[in-house]
Order: sequence, then structure tokens, then C-alpha cells
Amino acid sequence: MSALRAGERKAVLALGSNLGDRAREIDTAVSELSGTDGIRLLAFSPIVETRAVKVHGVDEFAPRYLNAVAVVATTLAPEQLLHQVNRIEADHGRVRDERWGDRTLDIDIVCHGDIVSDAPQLTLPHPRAAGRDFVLAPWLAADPDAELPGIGRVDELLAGIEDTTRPWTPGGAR
Ligand SMILES: Nc1ncnc2c1ncn2[C@@H]1O[C@H](COP(=O)(O)OP(=O)(O)OP(=O)(O)O)[C@@H](O)[C@H]1O
Ligand SMILES: Nc1nc2c(c(=O)[nH]1)N=C(CO)CN2
Repeated sequence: MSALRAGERKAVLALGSNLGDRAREIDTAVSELSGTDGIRLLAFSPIVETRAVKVHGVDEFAPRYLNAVAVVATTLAPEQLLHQVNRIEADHGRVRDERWGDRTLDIDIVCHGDIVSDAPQLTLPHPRAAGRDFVLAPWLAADPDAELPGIGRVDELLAGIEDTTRPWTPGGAR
């Protein structure tokens, strides 16, 4: 992974989609992130497929998610980065209704350098990332040395939970 330049911090973005052309949603979102001033793509994970986790647990009947992780270098402050990811979500027709409801595109900020924040509009690191296989597994594949700041190494966090992610390839080949 290339080194950070002056004024940049490393941020990790978790992308998910379980509606529409899921892979296209994720691929175009990553292109849009890379094309945003102040964001430089350092690494993009393989795409994995997972069952939808809803408020009451795994929902066998909901459309499955594709998930991936982008590691970026950014000169944007956390709030500016959130603004940009919200803009891209909105451009992808993201509708916010039910909590953890089905969505065309979700982008969570997993961490932004080693900034810690407990603000509800932007909690860093993301409070649920450490327990999500669909975040940790692709992130580890993109960056074997990954660490969730102040929480722990991603390989160790992933070893402590069940990894239900499955590799996803276009056309369904395994
Ligand atoms: N680290 C973060 N990344 C993205 N959004 C965050 C973060 N911390 C807080 N938020 C806030 O959470 C709000 C709800 O986000 P969203 O609807 O994407 O949640 P969700 O994806 O359904 O659930 P989850 O947060 O568990 O992934 C956003 O408006 C945003 O301001
Ligand atoms: N498998 C999977 N389940 C989820 C996901 C997700 O990205 N993948 N995102 C959620 C809210 O952010 C809720 N549930």
C-alpha cells in the first residue's frame, strides 16, 4: 500500500449493497470515491457475499449483501468525509427508512486515522465494525496488517467471531 503524503490520514470505508445491481453499486461508488477531491484510493478489497443482518439477527429471506472495504488516504476532515459518503449514497438512490433496512448502497466510515469520537452523527471508530465479519474479512484481505485504532488487530478480531463471508465473483463462479 502506498505511503501517506503530507496532510493525509488513512481512512477505512465499508461498503454494502443488497438491492439492485449490487456489484455495480459498489464498483461505481469506489470510482466516485476515488474521483472525489481529497480522497485517494490505497486499496480495494475483494467483494464478499453475506446474509443480511437485521436488528433481530440474520434474515434468511432478505436479499444477500455484497460487502467490500476501501482503504483511502484523505485530506478531508471526518465530517467532510461523511458529507462526501452521504452524497454518494444519495446519488445511488439510498433511502433511509427502517434501521438496518435493505439498501442500494451503504458506506460506513470504519475509522479515520486514530481519531476517536462518540458523536452520534459520526462515531469513530465505527461502533459495530469490530463485530462484523462482513467488514473485518474484506478489510483483512486488503490489508493483512490492518488495525482498528484503539481496539485491536483485525486478524485477531476476526479470529474471535464466526466468519460467514463467502467470496463473490461476477457470474457466480466460485
Ligand atoms: N462511523 C460512521 N460512519 C457512517 N455513519 C455514521 C458513523 N457514525 C455515526 N454515523 C451516523 O449514522 C447515521 C445512520 O447511518 P446509516 O443509516 O448508514 O446506519 P446503518 O448503516 O443503517 O447502520 P450501522 O451504523 O449499524 O451500519 C448517519 O446519518 C451518520 O451520521
Ligand atoms: N450482511 C450485511 N448485513 C448488514 C449490513 C451489511 O453491510 N451486510 N449493513 C447493515 C447496516 O449498515 C445491516 N446489516
